[in-house]
Amino acid sequence: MWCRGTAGLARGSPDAPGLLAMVEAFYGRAAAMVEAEAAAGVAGAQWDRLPWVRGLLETIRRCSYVLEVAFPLRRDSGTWEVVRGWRAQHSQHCLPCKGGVRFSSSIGVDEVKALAALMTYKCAVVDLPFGGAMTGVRIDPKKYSEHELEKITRHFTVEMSKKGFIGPGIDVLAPDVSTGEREMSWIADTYTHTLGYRDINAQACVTGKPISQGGIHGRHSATGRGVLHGIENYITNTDYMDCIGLSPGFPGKTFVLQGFGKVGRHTMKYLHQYGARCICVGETDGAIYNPRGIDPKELQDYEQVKFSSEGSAPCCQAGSSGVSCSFQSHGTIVGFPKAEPYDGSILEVPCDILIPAAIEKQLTRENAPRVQAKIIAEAANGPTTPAAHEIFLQRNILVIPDVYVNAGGVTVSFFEWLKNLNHVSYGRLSFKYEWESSYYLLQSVQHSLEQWFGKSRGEIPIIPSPEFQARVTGASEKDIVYSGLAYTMEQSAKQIMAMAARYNLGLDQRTAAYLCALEKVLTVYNEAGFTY
Ligand SMILES: NC(=O)C1=CN([C@@H]2O[C@H](COP(=O)(O)OP(=O)(O)OC[C@H]3O[C@@H](n4cnc5c(N)ncnc54)[C@H](O)[C@@H]3O)[C@@H](O)[C@H]2O)C=CC1
Ligand SMILES: O=C(O)CCC(=O)C(=O)O
Repeated sequence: MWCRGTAGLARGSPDAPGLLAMVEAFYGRAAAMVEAEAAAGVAGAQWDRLPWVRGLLETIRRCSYVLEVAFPLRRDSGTWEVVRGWRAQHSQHCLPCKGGVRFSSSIGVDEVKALAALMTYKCAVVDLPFGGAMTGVRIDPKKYSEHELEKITRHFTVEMSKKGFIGPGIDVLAPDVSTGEREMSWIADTYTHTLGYRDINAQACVTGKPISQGGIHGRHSATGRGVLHGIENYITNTDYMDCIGLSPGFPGKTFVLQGFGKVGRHTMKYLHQYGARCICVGETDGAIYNPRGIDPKELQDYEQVKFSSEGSAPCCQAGSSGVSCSFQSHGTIVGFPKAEPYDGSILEVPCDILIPAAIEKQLTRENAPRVQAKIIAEAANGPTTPAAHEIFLQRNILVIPDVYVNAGGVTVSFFEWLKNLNHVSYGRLSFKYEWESSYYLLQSVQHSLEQWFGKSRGEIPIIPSPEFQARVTGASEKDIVYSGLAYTMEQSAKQIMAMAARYNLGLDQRTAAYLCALEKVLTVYNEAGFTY
């Protein structure tokens, strides 16, 4: 296997691109390769396919629709302000569109468009029948009470409904930074009681809901679990590990985590369970370090205890809605007694695996030369700039790209959406039947053996192994979800690796993943047609 990736993605460009420019640069590289292949393929063709392919590639690159919303909010204090937000539907090659809802004071229309484009490519990478979308509401959620956040969320939902930017067959929302089950519950409730009132599938307008609102077991932890499988598919691959000089497998590997939010904490939990050791965690208000390892459960307990003993987190108290908040960004990891405070840049701490799980543009031209990890797993969306991407390729660092490794969240969102459309939870119709079938199978094996060998020494016992016993008697919706997720991540890893081999891309898994996405979206347009 050829190890080093090809360079040239961001040569000469300053490394302060916006997120949109970043995503377009990554897309542009893959598109140029597809174009070259298409051009090569036209020799002898009856008509020139190159303009057609170029037209398609440009269509795919651009964001199809953006809704900008501005509405007034009466604060608890009696003052008024205007809240702004956007919903972008990047691609409608498949419907519905799918993507998260982010509350952030630094979000703007271009970030929303970029995140929506990433969703298109991500859904294609993991074979989900969705176009990409994203919502950004420009607020700092820490500065609003729960009541104010509820008003903002419900008002925004109504605005999106009026304009066709939410609905089970049009556009399906989900949690992202600073939103969780609570907000998804408000969205579902608002939609089902307004525009979706006559639609039996209305609940499917949003995923990441609490179970009582049609949510699915395992969505909470899905992105983190997907990150685990994403890394697992590479770290157990001896070719890739030989390339970067790392022994295969998780046990004994060290990792550093940036962002202890919904994605980060579950990623930490699973990597720890699989034998890796977290030595450093960084948050907005500080970082902690312990070379012997930080226990994820102890850290979470500490953060929550500290959080509730301070008791000053208005937007995170279980409030009037009765729904507990799923993001605890008002807690802190700082002061965790089983680790030291860490003052340096956590992204530069020596480790085997670095996991940015916070926000975009954390790994840049400036710090990439000092990163000391062998693997970077992009749990966050867009954490690596094009210049940093290139530096990592040159330094033989394996980057497992966002459009693949953090796709566990949207994959389980897909399962939730299907559950809502089916109006029945996974396994409800089949668990008992399967359990009984397994029981009869064991019984018939026993009878056959007894008939063949006779019963002179008594009945031949058939003893189910503990794993078999657990599987047939203890199966749950979560088991089905987890197995579907693991399968999805495995299949997509194989596709990306095969694409990397086909284009001789070495460690450049991002370009390989974009190529996978592009090929699939192109096929949809090729077969459906793309213009009138
Ligand atoms: N929630 C989901 O299902 C998915 C989320 N993602 C991406 O994962 C990332 C994290 O999302 P969530 O965990 O959902 O958000 P979250 O809001 O639950 O957690 C983000 C955490 O990162 C911390 N943070 C922010 N800036 C930081 C910085 N500069 N340094 C250290 N920590 C920082 C925040 O304090 C917060 O604790 C985002 O990029 C998001 O787009 C990707 C796929 C799915
Ligand atoms: O579950 C979803 O639809 C979106 C999850 C998400 O925010 C993402 O994949 O970036």
